[in-house]
Amino acid sequence: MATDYISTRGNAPALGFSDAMLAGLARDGGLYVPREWPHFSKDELRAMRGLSYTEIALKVLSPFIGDEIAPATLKRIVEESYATFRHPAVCPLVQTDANEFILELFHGPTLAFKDVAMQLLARLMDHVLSERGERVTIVGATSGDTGGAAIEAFANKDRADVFILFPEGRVSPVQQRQMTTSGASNVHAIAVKGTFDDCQGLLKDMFNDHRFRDEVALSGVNSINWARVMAQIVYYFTAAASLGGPDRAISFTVPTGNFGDIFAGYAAKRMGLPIDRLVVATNDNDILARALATGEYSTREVIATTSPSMDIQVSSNFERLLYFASGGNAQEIQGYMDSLKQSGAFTITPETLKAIRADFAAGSSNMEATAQTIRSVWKDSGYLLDPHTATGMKVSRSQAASAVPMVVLSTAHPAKFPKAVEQASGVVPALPEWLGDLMDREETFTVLPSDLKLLEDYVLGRARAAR
Ligand SMILES: Cc1ncc(COP(=O)(O)O)c(C=O)c1O
Ligand SMILES: N[C@@H](CCOP(=O)(O)O)C(=O)O
Repeated sequence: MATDYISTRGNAPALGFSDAMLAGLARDGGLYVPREWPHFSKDELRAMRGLSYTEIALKVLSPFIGDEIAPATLKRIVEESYATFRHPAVCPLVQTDANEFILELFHGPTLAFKDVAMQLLARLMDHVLSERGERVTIVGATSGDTGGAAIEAFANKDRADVFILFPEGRVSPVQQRQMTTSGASNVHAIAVKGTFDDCQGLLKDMFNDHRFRDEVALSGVNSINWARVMAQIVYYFTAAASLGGPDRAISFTVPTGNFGDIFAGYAAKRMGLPIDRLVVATNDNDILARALATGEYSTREVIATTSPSMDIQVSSNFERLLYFASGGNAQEIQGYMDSLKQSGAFTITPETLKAIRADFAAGSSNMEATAQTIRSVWKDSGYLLDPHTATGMKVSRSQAASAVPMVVLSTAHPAKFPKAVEQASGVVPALPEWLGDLMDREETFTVLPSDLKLLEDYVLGRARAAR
């Protein structure tokens, strides 16, 4: 029997996989999490060695989905999703030092790790919606990469209208074009006058406005959606299988913003993967590193950096970690979230903090250190890092020495951030041939203030017109 999904705030109905996927945010404002973690024995993990990415994906995903999607259908969906990747290994590992590896997650259509989950999510949603004869309105918030990946995956799908909120002037020109040039009639890119936190706050407010939510059949593609996190768990298993797991522990450093990617690593650990350290790497927006050091989760003004996708203060999936670290105490989580809404801060209890520190370490890298890392890795290894991956690399290399292999997640291709990469290394990273004309394509987008009512009216008008 597959698990069902419960809300971190304990006040929403438990749902099966398909309903949780279509719901996005739980109706009590919480995030869906599996009630039970599937578990893989050492023998089952050993049997993953030598398997392809899609074969491991099927093993990892199936227990979360259960019998809601027929095995042959799931196999087809997984194979089609990863056939869009330009590398035969899908997410290959590259060795950069004796005990250091880079997990390249950027070989998908939009050159960021978001494609790994989004390609799958779009196909899973399309399948479930077709079976039910339903249609949804997807609203997404992005600091740059989720938006492009969602638009690429959902463009021209006839069961979804897609509205992507991005912070005006705070994404790279390549990221912006990936969102504004699709030409698809079911896609709407909206530049919001504000930060990513404003965009994500507006999105959550839309979910919490139940009248609006029901009227447009609102659904989400951010890592609010459990299925996004689920898909990201897979590459922790493929990396471990390549490096001799489970007979060798492995550590991971993850450039972190909304905490979805590293939470997927935590999930993999809960599922039996021997992970030694999970290292949270933040940029100048170092709220998570501060929270782990002090127990005070306290928001500050968002700083615009050279790794814009991580310019986040309100880190959505941290709520999922708090839930598990507190032993599933929904009341404690509701208290944290109330305090965050009222004062922009909360204090983690000593017990919960202790549980978090048992699995996680953290560090941050400022813009200068990140540029220096791009420069030195290029000079020493001839490997060109994007600024997000460089943030991870800098933090990883600042950790105490260990005999355990360290895998740094490479979350984006350097060509998405050419200015920062060129300034740091002197090298201009070229876009791949299939995106060669991106910067010449015609843009279509709307600029709106950070105002819930105006946004809801905009979405409602267009969603109605599409029906
Ligand atoms: C390139 C890149 N790196 C890292 C991150 C941080 O990932 P997460 O939000 O899952 O922590 C993001 C955005 O999410 C991103 O786009
Ligand atoms: N960095 C992200 C922010 C949203 O993250 P998500 O994983 O919750 O979708 C982005 O690039 O948009």
